[in-house]
Amino acid sequence: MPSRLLDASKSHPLDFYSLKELPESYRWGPLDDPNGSTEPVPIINLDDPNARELIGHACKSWGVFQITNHGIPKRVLNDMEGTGKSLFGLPARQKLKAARPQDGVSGYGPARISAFFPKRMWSEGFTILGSPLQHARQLWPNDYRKFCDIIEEYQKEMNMLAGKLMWLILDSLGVSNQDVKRATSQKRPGPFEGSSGAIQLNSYPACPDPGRAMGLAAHTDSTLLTILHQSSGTSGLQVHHGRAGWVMVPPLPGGLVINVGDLLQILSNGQYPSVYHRAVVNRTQHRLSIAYLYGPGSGVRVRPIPKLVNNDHPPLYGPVTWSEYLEIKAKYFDKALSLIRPNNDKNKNNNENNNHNIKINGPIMVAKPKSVNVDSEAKILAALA
Ligand SMILES: C=C1C[C@]23C[C@@]1(O)CC[C@H]2[C@@]12CCC[C@@](C)(C(=O)O1)[C@H]2[C@@H]3C(=O)O
Ligand SMILES: O=C(O)CCC(=O)C(=O)O
Ligand SMILES: [Fe+2]
Repeated sequence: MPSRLLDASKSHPLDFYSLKELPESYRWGPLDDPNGSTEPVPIINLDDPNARELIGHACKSWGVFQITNHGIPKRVLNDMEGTGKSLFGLPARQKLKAARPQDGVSGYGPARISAFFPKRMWSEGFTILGSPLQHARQLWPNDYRKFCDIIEEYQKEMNMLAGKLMWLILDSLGVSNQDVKRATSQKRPGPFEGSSGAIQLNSYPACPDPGRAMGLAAHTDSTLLTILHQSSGTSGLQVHHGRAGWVMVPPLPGGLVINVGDLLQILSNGQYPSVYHRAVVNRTQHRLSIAYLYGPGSGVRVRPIPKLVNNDHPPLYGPVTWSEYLEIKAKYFDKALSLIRPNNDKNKNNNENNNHNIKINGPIMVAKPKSVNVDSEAKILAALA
């Protein structure tokens, strides 16, 4: 049975710029306004001696925070923003040469989650997973090297920052460097070796009726964490924060937004819940955002860190690899996390083979347990268990 997601890329309208009125297919109805009086999303200076505690608190109570003094050179962010602008500024027929294939991840098109919503989103996206070369050649046949260099540099810088943030986050959970070393008996440089990320460029054109249109519908990211760069001067990102409802996260000059993703919710055994967020659009200004979606290396199983599991805090989730989780998310969207059940006794009754059993109103999918080989034992997210 084809997943609903496969229908997403059917016909993507690319005529935002010529539309003077919001067509019915884009009309979501009045959006609930963010509450202006609420406290702002935490801003954390990574050079602050209390950065670890501040990060822990922000992850627990918000699932999102902005960072400054993160060490990513301004030039790297500017180059990436410039390349995003020229990409989305290309003629529609050129962008469509790099269209995301129906069953693929990389390429140009609407957000992958579009298929879960009856209305269209006022945005275009471009996803890069792994090498940008093939798409760069399609977009700029005579000048693709510049694009590749910029993407590769961005991937390298973001990967390093994401690894550093993961250490701070683990530290804030009371999981130390030593714990990691003991658990893995590793002599290797770090636990996030092999971890990788996808780059998602999002473009939100100015919109004739922003109060009724949706740039990117509410979702959580299927990541450990996401690092988001917003183009300056134009707000659009909103996060859902308890009773306050939708809270705007205005771009902070030189700052980056960090979202807690679903895999960190699993790793922290629910202590750091992933954050619901969305992007709204505005009448006069185009907006660009660039997300670095960071997750574990292939084959690494994420599960609750044993130090965080005890009788009072039983495991809430079972082990899952990033690609398994993305598959589940692509089918069940916001039900995905609730389907990653632990292999506890209660589930064993439903699950004679003691497999990782994912259920919605009866058995739907059984992921075969994978034997852990020596190599994957060396990888922290699995070996911490
Ligand atoms: C690694 C990934 C996360 C993502 C799906 C993807 O395979 C590549 C695109 C990512 C993205 C970016 C925009 C929002 C989002 C929900 C979507 O539709 O595509 C995320 C996906 C996700 O986090 O689940
Ligand atoms: O554009 C934004 O601010 C949000 C983008 C986002 O949520 C994503 O790419 O996952
Ligand atoms: Fe997101």
